[in-house]
Amino acid sequence: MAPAVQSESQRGAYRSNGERSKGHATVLAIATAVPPNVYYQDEYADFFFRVTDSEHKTAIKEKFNRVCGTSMIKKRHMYFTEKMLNQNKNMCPWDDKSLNARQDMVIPAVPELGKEAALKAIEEWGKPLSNITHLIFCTTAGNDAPGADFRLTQLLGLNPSVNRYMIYPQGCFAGATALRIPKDLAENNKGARVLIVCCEIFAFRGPHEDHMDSLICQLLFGDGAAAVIVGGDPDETENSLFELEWANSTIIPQSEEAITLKMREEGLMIGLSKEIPRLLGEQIEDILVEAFAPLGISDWSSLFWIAHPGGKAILEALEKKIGVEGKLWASWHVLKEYGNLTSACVLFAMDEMRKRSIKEGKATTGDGHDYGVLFGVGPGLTVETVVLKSVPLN
Ligand SMILES: CC(=O)CC(=O)SCCNC(=O)CCNC(=O)[C@H](O)C(C)(C)COP(=O)(O)OP(=O)(O)OC[C@H]1O[C@@H](n2cnc3c(N)ncnc32)[C@H](O)[C@@H]1OP(=O)(O)O
Repeated sequence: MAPAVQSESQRGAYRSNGERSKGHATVLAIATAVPPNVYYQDEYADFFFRVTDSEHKTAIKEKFNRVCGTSMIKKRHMYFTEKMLNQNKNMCPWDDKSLNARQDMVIPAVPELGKEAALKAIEEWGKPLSNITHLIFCTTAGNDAPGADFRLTQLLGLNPSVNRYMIYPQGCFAGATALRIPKDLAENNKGARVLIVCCEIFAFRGPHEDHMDSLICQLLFGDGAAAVIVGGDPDETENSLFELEWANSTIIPQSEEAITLKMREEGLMIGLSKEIPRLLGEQIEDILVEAFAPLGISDWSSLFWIAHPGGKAILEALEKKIGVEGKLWASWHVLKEYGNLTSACVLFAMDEMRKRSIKEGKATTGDGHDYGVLFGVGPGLTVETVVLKSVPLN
């Protein structure tokens, strides 16, 4: 006899009755997690060239060490330990076929790290797991099915009928995409509570003299996970941290080759143009005008800022181009303490923004300001913009 199919009510599937939320979707909790293994940037060149058996490449080691020193990164957490790399030596040359070894390690590790962040966010939110109606999982690592969203549902013990969305592998802008999608979901489905998890483990690979962009990536990226809960019309027991006012994605003209992520037998290969800071700087004013003109805002320093900490030159380009020196402190903090965390880093910066605003007695969760901007930047050049409204703290 065929097994009985559970009815939807037995599974507890979310069923919209067509009602929308009254206000904008809001962030109800944020949390982060990192692997325990830490590499300090001032010692990283020695480790990197030793573990990849590249000590003889003295010229690029000298340059790598120099850029480690100027990168404004102090340390990075990384999933891969020296022992793991020694046991998987095909990950160490620049171009050995290593996709299988990489997938075998990363596919189980991504949802596990994501779970750590998710549990902390759920604890902050204070509601039962059964209230999660939607799950969005975002990662540039792994790429498999059933995916990290499926595995996380099991690891957390979420309702098997939770509405899942998987964002594979879109790179750094996707942390902001992972706010844009739940904004629509929560505003259009009253009672929806969306758990978002962005978890990243970067593709380690050795140096090659002809691929300096790949080498630069090896000193920029770190690993970590961030989880956020979004919903509309918070009840009296839920805390709103930021309202999601507006969200949009745009392509920067003539930028197709600026950032590329190509899945190869060697694992994920990144292409990084030196033009990224310039391309972004040229467009940023127009993007801000489009986002804030409807609110009557044109003074960019009256905003709180959560910009993608993709690298020091990106943050400097933004600061210079639009005159917001000193406003990007949350992004500089994430860059210094964790490096570039791909999709997770804007959410790490959002967490830092509300934490430091509380600690320093600011009037709002947004550094004392009412409105703020969150920028995700990634392949092509895609820029995701989220307009945030802060919440009063007193
Ligand atoms: C993956 C995603 O989806 C999204 C992403 O976030 S992708 C990553 C985005 N980040 C970037 O593109 C990094 C932007 N660049 C930077 O932040 C800075 O250039 C840096 C931290 C890498 C180095 O800063 P710096 O040491 O102060 O000076 P800078 O002169 O810029 O660079 C130092 C050297 O690195 C080289 N370099 C910098 N960027 C490079 C790149 N993309 N490709 C190749 N070489 C590069 C420079 O040519 C320079 O070489 P020389 O010393 O031989 O002249």
